[in-house]
Amino acid sequence: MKITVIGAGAVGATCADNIARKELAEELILLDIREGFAEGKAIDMMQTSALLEFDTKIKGVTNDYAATADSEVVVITSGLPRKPGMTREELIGTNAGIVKSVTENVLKYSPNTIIIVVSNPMDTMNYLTLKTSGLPKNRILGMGGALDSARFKYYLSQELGCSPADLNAVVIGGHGDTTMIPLIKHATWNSTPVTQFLSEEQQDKIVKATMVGGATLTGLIGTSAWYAPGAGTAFMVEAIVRDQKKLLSCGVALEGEYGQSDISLVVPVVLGKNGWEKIVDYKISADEQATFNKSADAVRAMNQVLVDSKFI
Ligand SMILES: NC(=O)C1=CN([C@@H]2O[C@H](COP(=O)(O)OP(=O)(O)OC[C@H]3O[C@@H](n4cnc5c(N)ncnc54)[C@H](O)[C@@H]3O)[C@@H](O)[C@H]2O)C=CC1
Ligand SMILES: O=C([O-])CC(=O)C(=O)O
Repeated sequence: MKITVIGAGAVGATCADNIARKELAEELILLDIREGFAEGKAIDMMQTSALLEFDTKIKGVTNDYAATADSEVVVITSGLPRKPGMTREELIGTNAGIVKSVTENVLKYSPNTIIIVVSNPMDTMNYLTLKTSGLPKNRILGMGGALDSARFKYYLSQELGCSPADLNAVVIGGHGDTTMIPLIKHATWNSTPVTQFLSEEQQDKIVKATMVGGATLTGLIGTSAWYAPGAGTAFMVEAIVRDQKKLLSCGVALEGEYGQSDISLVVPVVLGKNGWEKIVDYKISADEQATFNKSADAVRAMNQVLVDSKFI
């Protein structure tokens, strides 16, 4: 198994670190445009292998796509992160060019790979990859729901005083401060609806905190988060390479599912060796569907920027 992570920055390196610790691949390529940067991070990580006891061989390269040849999964994290006060959407101008050229280079050497897009604004970057790569739709996934659902579980666990591992809670919609939809009415604490234990006020607080989870961390840290994003991405990689058939929300192409078409949005999917294998219909309520449609409108407006700027 060979996996490539593009972008050796905060998220890419953390994702690579998680992949190595879990030994998800024999060979892991870390690629960055910055001279020597990925090489350095790869050597640093390899020097943990004697301590952490993993056998994955990590190799860092500077823009050498030949080294990524025949990767089964490629994670794209290259691009600018936001600064405090910015939205993810403000990154579109710079990151669209980066994601498009990276995807073209990746496909020259791994034409049948599975791509996981992390770069922001994720929903639109994933749509760009869908429109330009020519890969089957099941082989293109956006990372957002894995992270946002983990954050949702964190905030729920804080309020409930419980283990996040005992929670089932899912975020769908877009991966944006206003487009995320934490499905609190569907969330359970070991099969019992969390709404039985939380006031309306508490529920509202948890939903709002989840939606701005990334912005809150960006304000605290000065750049966006990486531990949970890196772990969330590696979680998706694991489900794919181990063919786990895990049900988790990911950014995928919708063709009528959840009432939307010609768009990438975050919905529950089954993940396995073929990428996303099935979209699961959660039978959301009319109110939830109306919110989902609003998120779709906002994401579609961003996707239009790709058309107007001739990226697609
Ligand atoms: N989807 C999600 O849930 C999340 C998305 N993100 C996004 O992931 C991206 C990366 O974030 P960080 O790792 O924190 O940023 P970072 O600045 O630490 O790392 C980005 C790396 O990309 C590299 N890069 C830039 N252009 C490149 C190119 N053409 N080819 C190869 N490498 C290139 C840079 O040299 C840098 O090392 C950002 O767009 C951020 O907004 C971050 C967290 C969560
Ligand atoms: O907040 C950001 O810009 C990075 C990101 O997508 C997240 O951490 O959710």
